Amino acid sequence: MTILEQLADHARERVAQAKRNVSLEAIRRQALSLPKGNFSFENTLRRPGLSFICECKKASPSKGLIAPDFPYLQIARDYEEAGADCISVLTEPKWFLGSGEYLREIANSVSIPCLRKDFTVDEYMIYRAKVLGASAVLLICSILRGGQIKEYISICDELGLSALVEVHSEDEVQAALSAGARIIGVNNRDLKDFSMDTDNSRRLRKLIRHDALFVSESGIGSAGDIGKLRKIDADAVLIGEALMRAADKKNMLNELRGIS
Ligand SMILES: O=P(O)(O)OC[C@@H](O)[C@@H](O)c1c[nH]c2ccccc12
Repeated sequence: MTILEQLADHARERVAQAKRNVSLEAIRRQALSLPKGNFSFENTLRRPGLSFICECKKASPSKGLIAPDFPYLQIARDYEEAGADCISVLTEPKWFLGSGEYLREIANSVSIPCLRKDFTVDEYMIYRAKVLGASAVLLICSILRGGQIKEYISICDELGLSALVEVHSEDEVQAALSAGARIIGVNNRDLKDFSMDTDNSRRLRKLIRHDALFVSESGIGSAGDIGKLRKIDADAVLIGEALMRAADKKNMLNELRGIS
């Protein structure tokens, strides 16, 4: 089994467990009773220029423990102060040491949109993201069928959440576009074997129509990387590890944004 399959299987177990405490009907009702979101994540990315989505990530299956000391609220506030456009919060507990509570607290303490970064395998996780205060959820194409991507995007639309649809190959770009994705994230890391190929963004960029937003994800850590992505007209970048390892996150983000 690839790590991606294990992550997806474990996400299904987590959902089954969560449903024993709060049923799908109850979480759906809770989510729908909240004020509808205003697609703030998507609207932010639509502004001219390159947007920066900065990630709060304590650990990952490819790198192990990245940040033994993980003052997530401070990190999120630093990102916001340094001009991040959005924040991505890992909520996967087993391999990424994330938590829904981190997302809830961060979303409550910053005014920029927050993305729930998890392995969405059930509509339950989308309603839960809304209840936790997220403005967006991640939908990873390789663990979903075409029909599911479409269905989950329409649940997001109903809640006013944005869907960041993640792809890694040509076929997945087609699947995302035919499901009606408005934000497509090209992951430079292959979640099946962790191999990195920053050229993936450049290759797949050509297939993504200009009415869909294009986000480049993973392995981005230098001004040179950012320069290349500006050249291919990326709408946003998603940066995790490089920022998590930086002692001075504000300074690093300023450098990457070209402000010093
Ligand atoms: O830490 P990096 O290499 O900057 O990558 C961030 C982000 O792209 C990565 O965490 C990620 C991209 N897609 C995912 C899907 C699930 C979990 C994590 C991810």
